[in-house]
Amino acid sequence: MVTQQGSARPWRGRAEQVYDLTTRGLVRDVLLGFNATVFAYGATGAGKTHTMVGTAAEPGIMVRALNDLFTSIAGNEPPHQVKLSYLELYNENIRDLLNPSAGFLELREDSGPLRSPTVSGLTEIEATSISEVMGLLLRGNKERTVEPTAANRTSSRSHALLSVTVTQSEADEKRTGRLYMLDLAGSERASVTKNRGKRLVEGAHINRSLLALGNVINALSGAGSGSRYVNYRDSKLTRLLRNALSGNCRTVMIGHVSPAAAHRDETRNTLVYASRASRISNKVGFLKIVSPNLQFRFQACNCGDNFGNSQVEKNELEVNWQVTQYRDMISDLRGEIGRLKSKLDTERPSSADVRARASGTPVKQLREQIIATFREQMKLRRRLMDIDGHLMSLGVEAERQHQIISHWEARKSKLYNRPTSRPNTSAGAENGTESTVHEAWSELSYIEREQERYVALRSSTLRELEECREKAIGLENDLPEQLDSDTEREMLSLLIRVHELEADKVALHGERLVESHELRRRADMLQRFHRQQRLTDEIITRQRHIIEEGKIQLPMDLLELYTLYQQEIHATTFSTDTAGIPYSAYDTLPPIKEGSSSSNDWELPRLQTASSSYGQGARNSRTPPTPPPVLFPPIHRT
Ligand SMILES: Nc1ncnc2c1ncn2[C@@H]1O[C@H](COP(=O)(O)OP(=O)(O)OP(=O)(O)O)[C@@H](O)[C@H]1O
Repeated sequence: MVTQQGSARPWRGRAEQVYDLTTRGLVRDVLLGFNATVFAYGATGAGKTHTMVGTAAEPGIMVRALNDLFTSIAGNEPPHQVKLSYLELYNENIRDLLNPSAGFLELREDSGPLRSPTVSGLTEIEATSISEVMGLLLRGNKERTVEPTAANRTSSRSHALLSVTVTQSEADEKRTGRLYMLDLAGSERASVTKNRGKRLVEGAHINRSLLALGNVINALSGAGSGSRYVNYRDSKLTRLLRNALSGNCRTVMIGHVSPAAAHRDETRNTLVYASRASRISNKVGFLKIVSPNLQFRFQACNCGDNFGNSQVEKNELEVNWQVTQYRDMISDLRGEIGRLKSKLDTERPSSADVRARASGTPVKQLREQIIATFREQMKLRRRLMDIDGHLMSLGVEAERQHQIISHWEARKSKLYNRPTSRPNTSAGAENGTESTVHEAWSELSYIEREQERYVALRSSTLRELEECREKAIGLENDLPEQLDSDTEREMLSLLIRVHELEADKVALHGERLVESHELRRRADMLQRFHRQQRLTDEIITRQRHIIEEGKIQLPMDLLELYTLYQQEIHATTFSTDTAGIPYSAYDTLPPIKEGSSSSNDWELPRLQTASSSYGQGARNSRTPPTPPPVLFPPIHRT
């Protein structure tokens, strides 16, 4: 949403309205285990700090969100754990606002697939009450770097990030949600701020990091015709916001604009970025409980996944799901085996006694009945597994449709203020987006109907399975009256064996599934490495081209690295990867010539061009007589 400073309408109640429209929903989501971010964006003096922090009379989003959070969790059992950290990014340095004496802190990325940013040494304080948390917030705000400029008497010279982590642990489930609230420093023009010296340097840092943020927003939103490569590394701000912008997070950007004519350019910029940001679609994780004994966390990937990982995550999810199902089935079978074994161990009447009571049911028939019941149980278990799998896919698909709908709502500035009714289908779709949303709604109703049908099918299958189990137990209980103890023992042993074989079969299925998934994963990974390798080659080749053109002298260690790289390339040129895929990325590389060391060590080996060929000798007097090793693919000059 975009807020406007200087409107003629009264301010009273506006802060609450802004909070309701942007952040109240996020707090609810965080309690459900989502991650969420709200950040204020806009030119200096446009009112970002006012929105995020506010005043005592009119508290901002940070205060309201914390208040809301504590009100929601009050008296909950088991109690939630709330932790708070607060940092500022000043001149590309991170300072702990809750422990400023700690000096500048380092920003790292964890090794997980999301490469989540972590600030080492950042204080995280556990707060148990709203007053405690407000005390911390106040303490942090006092530490923020604020200076007067010509544009704003209380201009924030840093970006401030408040992070609240809420964890609720139940018996076998831990649910953690994180809310990031960010007050960005404002973009500024020196002519407006009239900044000099230190202020000017601050302004340059602020602008540079906001520019990096703008570039990331552009890349993520798909604006422009360039590649969709997203460069987070240009500033610490974008590295910090990496997950908020592209990961598993619900994110709200509040654009701030001023109606003054002097701010026309900034206003336009803010609106452009806000509009682009609204096109970014994140992947949102959610917790879903499918059956009381089976809980799993998975990622619902929406239509706008930025990194093409949605299929990988979906596969991961499906495999995990099936493996869990197999494990459940094996543990059921093992339970049965245990029960049958204990029955086998209990004392039985002697053969003579039993023979006297023996009824007319032939042993063969009894055995067949027991085995048939067992087979029926296995069939029902498998059916149950299929139903659960289908329900899971329906859940994922429903989430995808929900994403399409909320994306549409967000674009209509209705984020978290969901309409009470679905779009009017009779009015017809006005444009492509609306027709997509109508489709999403109708898809969703179909999914809901399917879910209902499958839930009913699941209950009836469960009932059948229970009846079948009771029948099997009844047959087993009848055994002593029907058979002599030796025959009964033999029968029980047979049943145990059948159960064991079935458990082994299920375990084998599970192993095969995991193995084939692992092979697929490795093949995907190799393909990704190849893509990365091609990019790296391209980058190095272009850089070498610049170095060569500028006759830049290279340090020895870099030359050594080039040689190492060459050897690596040479080794891989003649091999295939473990999945049997040839390293086609290197097919274009020429073979390495013997005796390639150059007397002019400072100079780079010449790059191959379309007009020259490998091994053709010197191009100028400084080039060694034997051609140096060519490390990289030839440059195709345009
Ligand atoms: N909605 C509002 N109601 C009343 N005063 C406001 C409002 N918005 C902004 N102001 C006032 O305008 C001035 C500038 O606002 P603020 O400091 O929040 O801007 P900013 O965007 O954070 O600027 P900077 O990027 O320089 O930190 C402050 O004195 C603030 O109190």
